[in-house]
Amino acid sequence: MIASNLLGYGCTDIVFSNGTYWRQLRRICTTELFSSKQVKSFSSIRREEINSLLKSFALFPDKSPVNVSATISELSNNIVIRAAFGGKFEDRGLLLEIMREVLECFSGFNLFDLFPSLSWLDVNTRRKFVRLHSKFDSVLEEILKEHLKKQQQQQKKKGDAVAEYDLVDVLINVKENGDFEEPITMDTIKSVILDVLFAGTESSATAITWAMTELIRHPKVMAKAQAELRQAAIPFTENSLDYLKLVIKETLRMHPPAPLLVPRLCHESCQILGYTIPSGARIIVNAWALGRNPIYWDDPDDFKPERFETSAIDFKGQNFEFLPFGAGRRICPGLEFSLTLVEEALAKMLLHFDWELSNGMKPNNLDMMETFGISAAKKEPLFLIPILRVPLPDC
Ligand code: HEM
Repeated sequence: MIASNLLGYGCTDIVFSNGTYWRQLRRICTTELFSSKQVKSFSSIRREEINSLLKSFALFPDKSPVNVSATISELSNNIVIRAAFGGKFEDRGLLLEIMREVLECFSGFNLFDLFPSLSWLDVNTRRKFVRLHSKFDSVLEEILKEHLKKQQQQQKKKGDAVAEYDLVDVLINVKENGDFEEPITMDTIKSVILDVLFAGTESSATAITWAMTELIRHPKVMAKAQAELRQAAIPFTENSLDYLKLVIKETLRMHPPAPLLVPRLCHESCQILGYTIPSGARIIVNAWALGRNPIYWDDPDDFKPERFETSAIDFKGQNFEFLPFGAGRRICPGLEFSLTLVEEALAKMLLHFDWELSNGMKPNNLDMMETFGISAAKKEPLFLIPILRVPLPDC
């Protein structure tokens, strides 16, 4: 795609690369960036950010509606940006603005992606992409320089490596010390960080917002989830989230944040439902449609978390009717990172607060439209009134 070529350092990121180079990046993802150990190391960032969000809800003037979509999006941005770049990041506002522009470029339909030989005709789009690329490249360049400086200073001071690693530190370390068939460059680090920012921020926020939307439309489900959490001992254990986990599964079935999987290439010509799919064709799997297909699901348009109570179907890529995180070698490497955030944020929002619609709005009148783009976020922002029920911990 033109956007991935011009904006994504010539497709050197994880999503758009392939072959040996992509395999190296995937290995780095599973063993370094999103390993269970690394995800655990971000737990204090997650806790701090979620607690400060809860505090802001509690301080909201009585009976005023909060823009849940916007605050959750900010929560997810803060966590991913802190995990990627460390605590202090002054250009956050500028980066978020550039990210919004880049996402728009990836979301639109570009005729020249279908007719690449004519792409030279599309001068305006190319000019816009090149300008945008140079804007975020200078932000990332600055971040890398600061990290390199910090690492050198720490090494001089302590004689060993940096104590607390953010994702940029991890990538610099891997680049310096790894043994690779294909070179990992500074541009690789920038493009991987772009993937983390784009794949990692909106997707988790979208899942949390859809879950809250479905819960407010289904008060009995909301009450059951809250009862489970309010009876549980704190800190939560695995069992205290049993019903919430079903709610999250059902949300991801009906509203997969990434409705279309990463494009695949057909290796061998084959027949599907009487159509010939030629070798070399680009295949796009529609995870949204699979999750709503009446062949696989009873009442597919109804929100019923209980359907998963007695079912072994899971989203780990083994059940092809339920692929919110994809499947196979391209399955989402951020699955554990995002699930821990989605579970913890929802659990605490439901434990501490009751939620009401504003202005006498009825649950059935909520707008359920999705945005048009690579992520299927809720189109209209969700406004809810938080009512504090269980006191917040001293954060
Ligand atoms: C609820 C949250 C998330 C959902 C629903 C989600 C979903 C997906 C899906 C469907 C894919 C394509 C998989 C395929 O084609 O088989 C994907 C790929 C990817 N995701 Fe996620 N994702 C989420 C969160 C994250 C997070 C938090 C990160 C990183 C911080 C992340 C990083 C990536 C990357 C790098 C890829 C590309 C993998 C590759 O091409 O090898 N995702 N994700």
